[in-house]
Amino acid sequence: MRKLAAGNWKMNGTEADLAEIDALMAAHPAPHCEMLICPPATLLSRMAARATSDLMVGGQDCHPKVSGAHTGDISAAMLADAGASHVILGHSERRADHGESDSLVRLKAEAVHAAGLVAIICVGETEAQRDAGQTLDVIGAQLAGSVPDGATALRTVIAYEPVWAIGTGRTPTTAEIAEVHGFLRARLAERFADASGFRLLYGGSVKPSNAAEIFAVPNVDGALVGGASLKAADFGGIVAALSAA
Ligand SMILES: O=C(CO)COP(=O)(O)O
Repeated sequence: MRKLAAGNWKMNGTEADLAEIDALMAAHPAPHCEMLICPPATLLSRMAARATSDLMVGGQDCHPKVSGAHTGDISAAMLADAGASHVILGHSERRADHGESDSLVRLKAEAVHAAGLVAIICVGETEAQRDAGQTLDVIGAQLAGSVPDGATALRTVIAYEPVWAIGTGRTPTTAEIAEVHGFLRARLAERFADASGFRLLYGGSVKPSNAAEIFAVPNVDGALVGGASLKAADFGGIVAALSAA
């Protein structure tokens, strides 16, 4: 399985920031991993014009319906039309800011699959849940509720993003990441014959300085990177670590 370095630009980036993509591609013309950047929707088609077999472009969310009277929303079919191959779903910021439930995330994932795209479904516990010893229960419930029955390894990526590690500079220990990723693999195996082929990404304060250590953890097939995906030098360092893993 080729590993995946995915960047989530969140609500960051304008035309000028496309220079970072040009710098990234110049520095890493033939990486041994796949690269994906999920910019804000306003940059999607401009970034898709730079896509290659090594650099893919994705959306950060979509509406579960194909089209209709949903002001401000974007469908998976529209993201595909703009050049996206992937869509991030159920990010903890969407779950918190927009009250997204597991069942809504599941509907969105079905829409992404129907549009022929790959769904990157995010799960992760809060700090209070980890402190209460509920991490695996929370993640198991999110996985069961958010991943549709029709999911396949080709069309579905799972991202483990502990909420308390996002944008904080804090990360779980490698043993804690290994425990969750092993659990995710085992739970997927209970439902999907091709569970071993699902890519499992770790996300939350991944940087060039900690990437190699995280990528050495069993069942970590890449990263979902926020802040460090905005600068070519930082994301390039993570791509280099993943290429060497
Ligand atoms: O939320 C994330 C990616 O989706 C992680 O964000 P940071 O890499 O900035 O911690």
